[in-house]
Amino acid sequence: MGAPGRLLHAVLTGALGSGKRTLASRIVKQVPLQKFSSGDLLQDNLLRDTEFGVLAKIFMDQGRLIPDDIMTRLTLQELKSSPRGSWLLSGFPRTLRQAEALDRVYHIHLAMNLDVPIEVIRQRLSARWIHPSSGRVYNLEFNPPRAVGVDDLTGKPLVQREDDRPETLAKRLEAYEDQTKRALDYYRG
Ligand SMILES: Nc1nc2c(ncn2[C@@H]2O[C@H](COP(=O)(O)OP(=O)(O)O)[C@@H](O)[C@H]2O)c(=O)[nH]1
Ligand SMILES: Nc1ncnc2c1ncn2[C@@H]1O[C@H](COP(=O)(O)OP(=O)(O)O)[C@@H](O)[C@H]1O
Repeated sequence: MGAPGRLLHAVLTGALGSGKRTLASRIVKQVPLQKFSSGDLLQDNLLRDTEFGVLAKIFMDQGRLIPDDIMTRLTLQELKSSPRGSWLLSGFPRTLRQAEALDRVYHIHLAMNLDVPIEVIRQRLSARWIHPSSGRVYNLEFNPPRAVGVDDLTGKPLVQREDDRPETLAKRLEAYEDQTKRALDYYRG
């Protein structure tokens, strides 16, 4: 859909906590792309208590991926509403089926993957704090908030995500090993 010189459709993959959202936020400060993050999209639905959010929470609390058909529908709906047309998508696709579904609708010009060792991920997630309503991400060591425990822009409290707890984390890492790597192989191909 469109020539690469005018439109850019890029995806950013990588394990949970590899830094997709942090990097995406930095890229869009310099490149005129609209940023979409599957995690932020879900978080927004959770906060607004939408039907989708209620359903998604069941899977997220167990450290499981949201079923492909639901996640794909939600993401494509968001992309369609993108006023710029050029976008950077992080956290989607996360499975081979999601990658194939995205490909049926859009030509992807660029796929980037963040390859971060598991031990580093564990360390990062234990220090990750977020501002739930905006999705802004902090880390106590790497990019701490200006004032302890509060968001830089709104001054509202930061929280740690429930699914960053070690028990849920182990399951999410399994899902990554099982499924997300296949999406990566798809783009390598
Ligand atoms: N040390 C370090 N921490 C990072 C880096 N990028 C992101 N982080 C931190 O790692 C955690 C996970 O990053 P996030 O962007 O939420 O990852 P995502 O789950 O892949 O979207 C957050 O606490 C970030 O602040 C990096 O390059 N170095
Ligand atoms: N593309 C996706 N497909 C299925 N589930 C997803 C997808 N993106 C996010 N999720 C769900 O949302 C949870 C949180 O995702 P996210 O906020 O991106 O955090 P992280 O990158 O730390 O896993 C995942 O554990 C999963 O349950």
